[in-house]
Formats: sequence, C-alpha cells, structure tokens
Amino acid sequence: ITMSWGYAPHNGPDKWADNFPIANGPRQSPIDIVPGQASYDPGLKPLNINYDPSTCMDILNNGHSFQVTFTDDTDSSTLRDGPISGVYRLKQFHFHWGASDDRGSEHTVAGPAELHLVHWNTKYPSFGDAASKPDGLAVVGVFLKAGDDNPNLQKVLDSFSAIKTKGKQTSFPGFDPSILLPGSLDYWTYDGSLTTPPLLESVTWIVCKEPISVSSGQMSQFRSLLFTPEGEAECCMVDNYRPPQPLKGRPVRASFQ
Ligand SMILES: CCCCCOc1ccc(S(N)(=O)=O)cc1
Ligand SMILES: [Zn+2]
Repeated sequence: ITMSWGYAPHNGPDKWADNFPIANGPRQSPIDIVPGQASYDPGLKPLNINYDPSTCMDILNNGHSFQVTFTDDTDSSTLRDGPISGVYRLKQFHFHWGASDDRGSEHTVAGPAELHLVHWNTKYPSFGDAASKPDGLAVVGVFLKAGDDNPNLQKVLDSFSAIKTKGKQTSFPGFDPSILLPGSLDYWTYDGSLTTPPLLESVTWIVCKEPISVSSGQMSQFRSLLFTPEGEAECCMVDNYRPPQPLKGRPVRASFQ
C-alpha cells in the first residue's frame, strides 16, 4: 500500500523523508526568512504579473489543501521578470494554514496562513515536466495577516460548502487572483522546493514582503474544510504547513532596501 502523506503525527513532515528522501536535500522549502539577513540585489526586476480571469476554471479539495486551477494551454495568465527569465504560466493557487491564528504560514515571517500562486516555465512542455527541472517552477508566496475581513478572499471562501471533503470539486469561473496580491510587490527570493511531497527542488520562491489581511472569522472558514473524504470520520483541514527547513548556505535576496 502506498504511503499517503499528510500532516498527522504518523504521516506528517517528519515522516516524509521515509518515502521522499529529497526531504533532506540541499534546497528544501519553506525556510525561515530573516529580513535583516537578506541581501538587497539592485539587479532584481519588479514582478510582472498578468492574470486573465477567463483562465480560472475550478476549485478542488485535494485532501491536503484546496486549490483553484487554471487552464494553462496559452500564455494568458503569466509571471515574468522578477528573479526569473522567460515566461511562466499560472497553473493553480492554494493556501496553507494553522489550527489557530498564531501559526499556519510556511515561510516564517509567520502568521495564520500563506497563499501560493504556482507557475511553470514555458521552456518546458508541461507543468509535470517543469516540476522536475531546477528552473521549472516559480511560486509567489503571500502572507496572510490576522486583521480586517478581506472581501477579495470571501469569493473563494463562499465556495467551500461545495468542497468540504477530500475529492470534491466545483466550477469556479472568472476569478482574478491578482486581487489577492498585496499593494506592494516587494519580495524576497531564493532557490527552493515544493513544500509538499514530492518535494521536488524545482522552485524559484518569490515571497512578498507585504501581507494581505484575513479576519479570524474567515480563518474559521478555512478550518471548516476536511482532510477526510465524505463518509469517513471527520478530520478538520488545519496545520497543513511544513515547518522551515535548513538554509544550507543558500542566499536570500531582497528586491527592496
Ligand atoms: C509533479 C507533481 C507535483 C504535484 C504537487 O504540486 C505542488 C506541490 C507543492 C506546491 S507548493 N506548496 O510548494 O507551492 C506546489 C505544487
Ligand atoms: Zn503551497
């Protein structure tokens, strides 16, 4: 029986190396970002993000998080510039969050949750192919900070009743994920990996300095999702984040002073 990885004591982050030895690799994510230790790189360009809402298709509970998936057969929703070269296409976005407002982000500047917008390098034929290349993926990370209600988030949360359990999916057309981005696109960047199995070391991480807000009530809605499929004993989808991994000498650059 193949191991089903998760976030519980028996199959969580401390056990992933058993089936995915790259978990102890040289460029694992997330990391603890220490603002004072990042080095400002004047050569870093501003992020160039262009999303077309018509590429937004559906929202899915995959048993680890929920994800909003985009059609990626054209260069309609793209990420360019910043620390990357070439054109990367938006594939999906998802979140990681905690059981309480004091934890849940993956990159630790910390907070109750973190948004990941996942893009793949169009020099490769597909996301799956790009995911195995050192320059294959670029993930934009945005911290969520406990505070005011975030109306831009509410549209996503309002779909949760249709995707409460693992495997449920519903159509989610016309959503523009750029409304989830903070006002400033100042960022830190470093070379890392997927933060869930298969933990492939193919991600250029681009972590925004400025958070977006989320209210405690909205965080409770995240926590109403389930890890478990319909008909199984209910297990709330919380604490679906990997703790920070060793930096192993990697430089962390800042796009701002
Ligand atoms: C080759 C199949 C890979 C399926 C998994 O895809 C992922 C996994 C993690 C992330 S994350 N938390 O690092 O943004 C992004 C995409
Ligand atoms: Zn993620």
